[in-house]
Amino acid sequence: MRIINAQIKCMQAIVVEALSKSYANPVLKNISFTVEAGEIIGYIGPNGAGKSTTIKILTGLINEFEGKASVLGLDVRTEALEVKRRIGYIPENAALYDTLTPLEYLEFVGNLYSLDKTSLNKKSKELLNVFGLSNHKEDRMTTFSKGMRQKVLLIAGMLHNPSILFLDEPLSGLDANAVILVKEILSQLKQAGKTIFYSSHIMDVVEKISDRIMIINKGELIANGPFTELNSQAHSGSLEQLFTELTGNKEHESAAGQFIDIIKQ
Ligand SMILES: Nc1ncnc2c1ncn2[C@@H]1O[C@H](COP(=O)(O)OP(=O)(O)OP(=O)(O)O)[C@@H](O)[C@H]1O
Repeated sequence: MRIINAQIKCMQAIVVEALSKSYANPVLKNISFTVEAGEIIGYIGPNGAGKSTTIKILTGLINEFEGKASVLGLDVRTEALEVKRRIGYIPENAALYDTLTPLEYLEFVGNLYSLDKTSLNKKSKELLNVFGLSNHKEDRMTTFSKGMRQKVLLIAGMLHNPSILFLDEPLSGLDANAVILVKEILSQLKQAGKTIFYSSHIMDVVEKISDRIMIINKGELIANGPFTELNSQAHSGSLEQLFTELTGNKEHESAAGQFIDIIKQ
């Protein structure tokens, strides 16, 4: 019985039960879902829907909330440090220590994960090379473009080869080649059995890489299923159309017209 329970625990990489979070107003309203080990989840929703808040709770960065959440069988409220050790988190536009060089920053991050110093330096150089940053590995990051910083964040989040990855708009500022590279990395990580929880507004990428889509709107989970399943229920065509249909913003043309009329005043 114990073994069976342990196996069930291992199969479920993320378990969220009746999760609620409020600031001045409710942000997450009684959300429940599970993610199996090895799944890629596309977590999408309008601006302000509660995506980053969910990810911050699951990565142990926010510990005041109602309900329960566990990652890799660890309670994110009481075992946050262990959660942080086991996961990879790639935030959008995080504050990098940009007076450091990428090599120094990756050394700092690698040390937090207690990676071996000699292999860490080699690994960092090789990873920077894959992202085309070899010539900048010893430049101060104060001079870096948005995309260059995002590449360093991507490397830092995966440096310790975590079994589960949380990505919050990871393609922010990346050029088309880097986007294709990241998509390919995510597909190959999935083949290697990693679990990926991916939040983005770039619908075609979410549609292509996700095993399952979860849509959050005004703090509520309003859809949860494989894209083909959700799509056949809604008869929408693309994920972008499905998203628009379910999140209720159908009047883009008149809103654009209204915007232009106002700026003309
Ligand atoms: N620290 C905070 N204090 C007060 N309100 C907050 C805080 N963090 C988030 N919120 C509010 O919670 C709501 C959800 O924010 P969140 O960042 O989770 O949205 P999101 O879905 O990630 O949006 P986006 O797509 O714009 O990144 C927003 O109304 C936001 O203003």
